[in-house]
Amino acid sequence: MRLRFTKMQGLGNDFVVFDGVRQRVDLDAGFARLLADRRFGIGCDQILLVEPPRLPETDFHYRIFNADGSEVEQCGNGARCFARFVRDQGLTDKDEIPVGTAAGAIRLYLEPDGQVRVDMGAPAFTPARIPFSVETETADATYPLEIEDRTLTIGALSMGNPHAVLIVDDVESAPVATLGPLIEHHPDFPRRVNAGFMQILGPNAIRLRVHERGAGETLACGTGACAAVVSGRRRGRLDERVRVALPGGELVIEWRGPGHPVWMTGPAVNVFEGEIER
Ligand SMILES: N[C@@H](CCC[C@H](N)C(=O)O)C(=O)O
Repeated sequence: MRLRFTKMQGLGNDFVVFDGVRQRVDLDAGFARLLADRRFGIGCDQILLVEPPRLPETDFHYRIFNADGSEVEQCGNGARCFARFVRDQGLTDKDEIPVGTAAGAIRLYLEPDGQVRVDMGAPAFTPARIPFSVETETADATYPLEIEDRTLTIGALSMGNPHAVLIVDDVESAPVATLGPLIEHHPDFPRRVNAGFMQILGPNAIRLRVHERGAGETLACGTGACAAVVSGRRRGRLDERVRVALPGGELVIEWRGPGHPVWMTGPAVNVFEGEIER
């Protein structure tokens, strides 16, 4: 069977997107790994699947698979591409699109300037919800994490998916390639974790690199950007509106504080369309 797909990217975090409303797409871990393979497949960090709605008052259901085949709860750059995809494919004519995910409902807004703004929902800090194996939540949501012979200080939270955020002096020289996988697989994170390395430039600007669970370091991570700003605010270091410079470009993240949703604004780009044999 031939499946139609669209290759998309948000700040260089790249996706293979399928319309699972008008065609049947049987996506399992093995097929996801093949699609993501940059030599034997199409190549991408994540595969996104648009499906009919499952939650009340949503128009679509959004499924996400990492390059390693694992199905996950949330993807921020993917959410912006999802909005562009359903509009460009004629699946909706709305500018405000309510979408269900495994982590709950989010709302996507197509802006007149071509950017996409997303209400990512409120972050969660309860360790069991991240999930993170510590007994009690701390006041600023930071925790010591033992890695080999070092004790790191991480901010831990969920943006629907799990994140650990470290503050570094210089993001360029941060040991993302070596420390990222060790944090991802740390036994205190039973479902693994995305690891963000944040350099704070001032109260309204950060630089960020993210080692993503199931994908390695990507050029940008939308939920990672949200998590970094939330963690920076919980530590008293950032204001409400922050520009996040990632290797692939810039996002604007806004968060008023606990109980409020995180807003993410950035681009979503079509790269090409094609067909692949399943
Ligand atoms: N690239 C994404 C996050 C994708 C999922 C993540 N790797 C996970 O396993 O939770 C983003 O833009 O948020």
